[in-house]
Amino acid sequence: MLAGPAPRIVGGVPNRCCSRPRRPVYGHMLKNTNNPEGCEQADFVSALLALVFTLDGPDGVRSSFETSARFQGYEGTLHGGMISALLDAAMGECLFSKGILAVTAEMTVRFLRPVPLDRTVDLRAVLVSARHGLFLLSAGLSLDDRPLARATGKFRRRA
Ligand SMILES: CCCCCCCC(=O)SCCNC(=O)CCNC(=O)[C@H](O)C(C)(C)COP(=O)(O)OP(=O)(O)OC[C@H]1O[C@@H](n2cnc3c(N)ncnc32)[C@H](O)[C@@H]1OP(=O)(O)O
Repeated sequence: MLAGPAPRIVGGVPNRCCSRPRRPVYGHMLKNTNNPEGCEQADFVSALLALVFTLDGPDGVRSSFETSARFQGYEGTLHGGMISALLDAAMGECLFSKGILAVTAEMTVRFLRPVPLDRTVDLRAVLVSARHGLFLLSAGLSLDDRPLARATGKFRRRA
């Protein structure tokens, strides 16, 4: 079997909290016992999510996430806020992968099915359109190709 090119790991919030170079992986930004070189002021959410994104087609990114009980809402299922955070992060990361720094102006989430715990779910986002500094994206969370949640987001370029 021919091996294709290795997927390129993308993104990470552009590092504005210190002078260290931008890191490709969210969790690497925060200073802790595993990462003594990290930054003390880095975003806690970024470290918490610990997502690694790769490019997915010309306009998308993808990642995976372990749905641990730490993020439980109702018993046995992932909290909706966590689902929203993942979808938002994916859309933000999709823009970062294109060198666009933007904030979420509006986001709609459709929670299609409960997201079970202790599973590895797939996370994807794609840029749908870009006009006058307003970016429309969509994102999805799925398990074994079964959609669990989807979102649309409008992002505004940061000044
Ligand atoms: C862990 C890693 C995560 C990575 C990704 C994380 C992304 C995030 O979660 S960011 C955090 C959450 N978001 C925020 O904090 C944003 C807070 N809000 C803001 O800063 C502002 O309201 C902001 C930037 C969205 C819009 O500000 P501003 O540009 O001044 O708004 P406004 O003057 O009302 O609108 C400017 C233009 O954008 C358009 N616009 C703004 N919002 C929308 C919208 N929701 N839909 C359509 N158009 C919009 C307006 O129509 C207007 O266009 P025009 O001037 O042509 O009429």
